[in-house]
Amino acid sequence: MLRCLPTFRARAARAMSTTPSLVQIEKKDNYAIVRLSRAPVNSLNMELLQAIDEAVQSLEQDKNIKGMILSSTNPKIFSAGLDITEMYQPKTKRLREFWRAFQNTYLRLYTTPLATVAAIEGHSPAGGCLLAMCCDSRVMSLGGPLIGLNETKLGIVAPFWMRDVMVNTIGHRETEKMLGLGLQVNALRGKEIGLIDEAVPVEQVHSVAEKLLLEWLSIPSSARKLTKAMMRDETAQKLRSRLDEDRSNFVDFCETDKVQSALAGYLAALKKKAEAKAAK
Ligand SMILES: CCCCCCCC/C=C\C/C=C/C(=O)SCCNC(=O)CCNC(=O)[C@H](O)C(C)(C)COP(=O)(O)OP(=O)(O)OC[C@H]1O[C@@H](n2cnc3c(N)ncnc32)[C@H](O)[C@@H]1OP(=O)(O)O
Repeated sequence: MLRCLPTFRARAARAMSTTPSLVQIEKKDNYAIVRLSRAPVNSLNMELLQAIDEAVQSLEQDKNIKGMILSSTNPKIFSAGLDITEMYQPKTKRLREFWRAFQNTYLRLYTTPLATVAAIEGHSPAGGCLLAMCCDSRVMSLGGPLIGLNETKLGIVAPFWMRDVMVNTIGHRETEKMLGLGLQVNALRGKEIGLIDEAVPVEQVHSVAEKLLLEWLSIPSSARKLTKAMMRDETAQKLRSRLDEDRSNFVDFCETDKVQSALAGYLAALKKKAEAKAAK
């Protein structure tokens, strides 16, 4: 048995070195930094969504950990939102499972008793914006990066629960404009409308995120957690009571010719842009 151990360890080490982790977790004293790590742009496929859900769940179970900073290993991109290739020409079974993973990740992150801060150094459209809005606070870098729910521009419609989270964050009228027009804003504008709590130079994003997290963690823990639940459970419950219906709506909607041709057009435009960039 003892002689087997090095072989087992070597195999485990080899497996780790060949399977890059989709989410990196760095533990500090009483909190963790969770970095999305799916190259090139952290687009949220089913596996990344599941990895986020599992990461948050494992931190919730660690009695030393009270909070987390959600971030990205790519300083240019927080997350490009849902992986469009999951929705384009899909297999129905996988599509349902994919949406289930998105629902689960949202519910986990939005209602986690951990204190959460999003450290947004780079772009954060659509599903990326949702992840950020699920956190208790958001810090974003000044300059180029944009954040927002741009679904309408792709010819798709965000589900009611993404709308609800945005309404809870920036209010009804601003959501009506952001969502209807598919707007993305920079950090300064984000701060004006309450989408972003702190807009800072990119090199300060992490230190300010830590400062905000420590502020949440300075509140007596049970009071903080109960208040978070009081503020968020009703919104989460609305989806929990309609999980199957929401999944079916998504699958039916996604499989329409109209949505498929909108996604095809959008993917082609992304590809063209990437090719032009590579040719430079
Ligand atoms: C009745 C209602 C029922 C409910 C129905 C619900 C429907 C679902 C609705 C809403 C849920 C949420 C949806 C989403 O999240 S959709 C995704 C939206 N995301 C975007 O629009 C972002 C698209 N990407 C970009 O704008 C840029 O890529 C960027 C700013 C993130 C990064 O720019 P850059 O660094 O210049 O990189 P490239 O553009 O060159 O991209 C590199 C590479 O990555 C590919 N890619 C980019 N984004 C995605 C993506 N979201 N999914 C899949 N692939 C993506 C891109 O195509 C390039 O690929 P390559 O050519 O192979 O290198």
